[in-house]
Amino acid sequence: MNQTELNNQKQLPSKKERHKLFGSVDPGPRTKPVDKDKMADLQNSRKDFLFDIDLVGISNVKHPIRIPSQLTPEIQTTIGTFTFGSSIKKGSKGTNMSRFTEQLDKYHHEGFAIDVATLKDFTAELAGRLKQSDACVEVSFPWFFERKGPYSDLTGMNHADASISVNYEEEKGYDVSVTLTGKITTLCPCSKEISEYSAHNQRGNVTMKVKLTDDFNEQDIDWKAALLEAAESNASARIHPVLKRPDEKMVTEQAYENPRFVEDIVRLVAADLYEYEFVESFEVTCRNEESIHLHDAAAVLRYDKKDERGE
Ligand SMILES: Nc1nc2c(ncn2[C@@H]2O[C@H](COP(=O)(O)OP(=O)(O)OP(=O)(O)O)[C@@H](O)[C@H]2O)c(=O)[nH]1
Repeated sequence: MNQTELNNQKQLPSKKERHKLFGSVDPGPRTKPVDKDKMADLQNSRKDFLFDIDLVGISNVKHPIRIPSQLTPEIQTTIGTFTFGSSIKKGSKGTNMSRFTEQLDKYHHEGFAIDVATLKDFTAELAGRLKQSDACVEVSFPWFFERKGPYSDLTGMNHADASISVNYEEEKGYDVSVTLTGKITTLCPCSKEISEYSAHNQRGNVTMKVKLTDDFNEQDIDWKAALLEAAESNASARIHPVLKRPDEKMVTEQAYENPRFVEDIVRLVAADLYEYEFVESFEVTCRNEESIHLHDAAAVLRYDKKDERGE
């Protein structure tokens, strides 16, 4: 740097002076206690606050998580988005929100793995920590799985959106639901039937929300892989990250040989979920991003196995 450049350099005020320049002021007199024991505790005020609250807690909590998977990669770290909550009675003003993230941090330091058994323990412990008789936890995350080209066997990574929701009530126990949205190819049966050649096809989004049976054991079944298989094995074709020409020819012909409406998809997926012993009830949605329209085609099917048992 030469002398002229040095002379032209700005002489900035100190950081403290700069903050004052932009409006910061000295702290005013402090009159309220800083010791936790002496602070007002509004949340724990007891009075008749008119109504019970069904759910209060925190949502949209982002946190690193570990996911076990029976498909490759078997251990994955990703970002989970959590919701935590519980009910409160009308005699209580508020919940203690810091306790949710306090417990999340405790589990994180113990190597928090996002599986059904661990989330059940988490939810019951949370109810105890909140001094409530119920608590709930929901976590959503992207789940990755390796996929091979059908001819070349070349690998790449696909993903599906997954979530686990656990409700715990001291009297009733646990209620666990899992959800997976997998993507598929569908080829329109109507278009195939009426056209001299070709048929339009689209990307379908299959969402399966499943209530698990009480005896579900994740050591035996990876629910994520099972739900993905229910969606993909009933599609016109699966979706692949890497396709060489021989692969592309295979998936194109396979789709033509297996045309599906959204109605066909929800019914076929429902049949597989019906056969899965770990499924108590389910809702299947198929939403096709139509390639010949700007709108989507959609179908929803709900089924509860308890109804056929007359429960
Ligand atoms: N109940 C309630 N708390 C809020 C709300 N908005 C912010 N807070 C939280 O209040 C929390 C602090 O309250 P508590 O968790 O009860 O803290 P504490 O009393 O020191 O904690 P404990 O010793 O566990 O009882 C902060 O984490 C804020 O996030 C709100 O709308 N309702």
